[in-house]
Formats: sequence, structure tokens, C-alpha cells
Amino acid sequence: MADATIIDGKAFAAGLRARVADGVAALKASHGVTPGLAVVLVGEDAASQVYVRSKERALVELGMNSFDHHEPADMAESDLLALIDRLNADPAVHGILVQLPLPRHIDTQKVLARIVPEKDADGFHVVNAGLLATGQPGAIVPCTPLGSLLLIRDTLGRDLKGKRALVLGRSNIVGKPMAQLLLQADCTVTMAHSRTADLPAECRRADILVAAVGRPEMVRGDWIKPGATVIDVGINRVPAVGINRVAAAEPGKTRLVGDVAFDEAVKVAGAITPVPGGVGPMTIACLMLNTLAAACRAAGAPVPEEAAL
Ligand SMILES: Nc1nc(=O)c2c([nH]1)NC[C@@H]1CN(c3ccc(C(=O)N[C@@H](CCC(=O)O)C(=O)O)cc3)C=[N+]21
Repeated sequence: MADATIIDGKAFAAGLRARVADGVAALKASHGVTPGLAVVLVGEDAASQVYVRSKERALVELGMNSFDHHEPADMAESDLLALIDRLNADPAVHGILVQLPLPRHIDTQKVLARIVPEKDADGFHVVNAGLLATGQPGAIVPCTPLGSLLLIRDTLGRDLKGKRALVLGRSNIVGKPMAQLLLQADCTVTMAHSRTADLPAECRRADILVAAVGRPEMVRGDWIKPGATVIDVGINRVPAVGINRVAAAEPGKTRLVGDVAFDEAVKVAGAITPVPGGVGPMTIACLMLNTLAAACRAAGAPVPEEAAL
């Protein structure tokens, strides 16, 4: 059998960002409103700083306002809550993103709950989770599942009726909302996780397999149904051993791998996202889309179709 189609998330994300830029320009022209996202980073985590910078760069490129709040790691929880209160009240701020993970002395659920749901660009607030779970309009959908669904639709078309979907991983950020989206799309959805009995057999039944467990290359080629669509959400940094056998000479070298053993899976799947260049770029593009959508709702303008599921 021929190798799988490689789903180019980077290219799809570039197209989505261009559509968001058009929407931003249109909202400025029609309502005089520039969408703005406040990005709150607490602490100095190196990976978080990289992600936050790429979010801020994307905002500016698309003509949106970026309000950066980089705070010390020992910031008091009460001060973070007070900052969120100010951002909630600021009419120039349409979306608020608090970069996770937060330092351990801060209660993440308390912080997420403080963001007004209308400005919850990540879609992590219980109100948005509840709107999504009950199939109500106006839910802000978490960026990674939304981006994954857009890639699935681009691959298989919008009619996913009756397809067997398996979501591996049950996080509030990816697994649970992903399952809700697929259910709403009339898939037959299974949620699997580390305690699932005979995980390979469960995976082999899936027409659509979304892997979001954060375990490097856990899903092997023989776990995949021939022809299946495989969405690899994992972004795992591992030592670069075996890439060209120079790892011993370059002990600091790392590479990114997904939750799927790509080289095996590409021989079996019908279509598969790579890591990097798959779901990751879609996450950032969907954050831009959610910010535009929040600004549209605040202004009473129509919401972009891709954000209004
Ligand atoms: N409140 C909050 N919202 C988030 O959305 C959020 C967060 N906290 N904390 C951290 C994670 C991580 N995350 C990524 C986004 C894009 C890439 C991405 O674009 N990755 C590139 C590769 C980047 C590289 O080379 O390191 C790719 O997959 O092609 C990765 C990771 C968003 N996160």
C-alpha cells in the first residue's frame, strides 16, 4: 500500500492565519475595532517563553493588538487574580490567555475561573466547556481540538457521520473537548487512556485516531487501522539518539516526536499529521481565530464560520 498522505498543518495554519488577517481588517473597517489578546506568562520556563513569543509574533502579523504581561515566578496568586480583573474590565482586551503550567503555589482552576468566559481565548473556562458539552452556540472551543477538527475536515470532508473515532488521552485541554467535537460531528467516539484494556485493539478499530497522551511514539504502526486518519497532538522533546548516530558526540541534541511512531504509522495510515508541522501550528492559528471571534462577538459583528461550530 502507498504511504499515507501527510497532512500539512503548517500550510493549513498559514491559510487560516491569512483568513483571520482578512477578518481583522474587515472588523476594523466595519466597526473600528482592533482585536486584542492579553498573554499572561508567570515565571521563566524556557519552553513557555518560546511559545508565548510565537503567539505574540502571530498577533502582530495579523494586525491584532498584543498585550504582554510577563510576571515573576513568585507572583502572589492574589496579584494574578487582580491582573485578570483588570484585563476583564479593559475594553481593548478581547481575549485573555494565561500560559500553562502555572507555578505550583497558584491554583490553576481558580485563575481560569476568574477570566470572564467571553474573553477566554483558550476555551478552558467551565462555562465554555459546558457550552461545548451541551452543544450550545457561542462556546469558545480550545485551540488544539479546534485545529485538529479543521485538519480532519480538510482531509475527510465535513461529513464525518458514522465514523469510528478514538481519542487517546482525557485531558480537559485536548482529549475531552476533542471527543465532544467529534461526537457533535456524528462520529462514534471512544475515549481511551493509560488504563484502557487492550489499547492496541481499541485503536485498530478507529477510522479517526487522535493521540494526545504526551508519551513519545507510544502508538505503533500495528495499532493503526489501514487507511485511518491519524492526528498526532503530542509534542515531545527527546534525546536525538538514532537520528544519525551522532548523539553520543552531541549529548545536548534533542528532537521533537509525537505520540505516534511516525515512520511506522505512515506506512499504514491513510493520512497523518507530522510532528513538528502538524497540530502545533494549528493551535496558534486557532488562538488567533478565537481572539478574532471574541472581538466580533463583543462588537456585535458576525463570527467567522470556522470558529462558530
Ligand atoms: N494557556 C495555554 N494555552 C496553550 O495553547 C498552551 C499553553 N497554555 N501552554 C503550553 C502549550 C503548548 N502549546 C503549543 C503551541 C504550538 C506549538 C507549535 O507550534 N509547535 C511547532 C514546533 C515548535 C518547536 O519547534 O518547538 C510544531 O508542532 O510544528 C507547540 C506547543 C500551546 N500551549
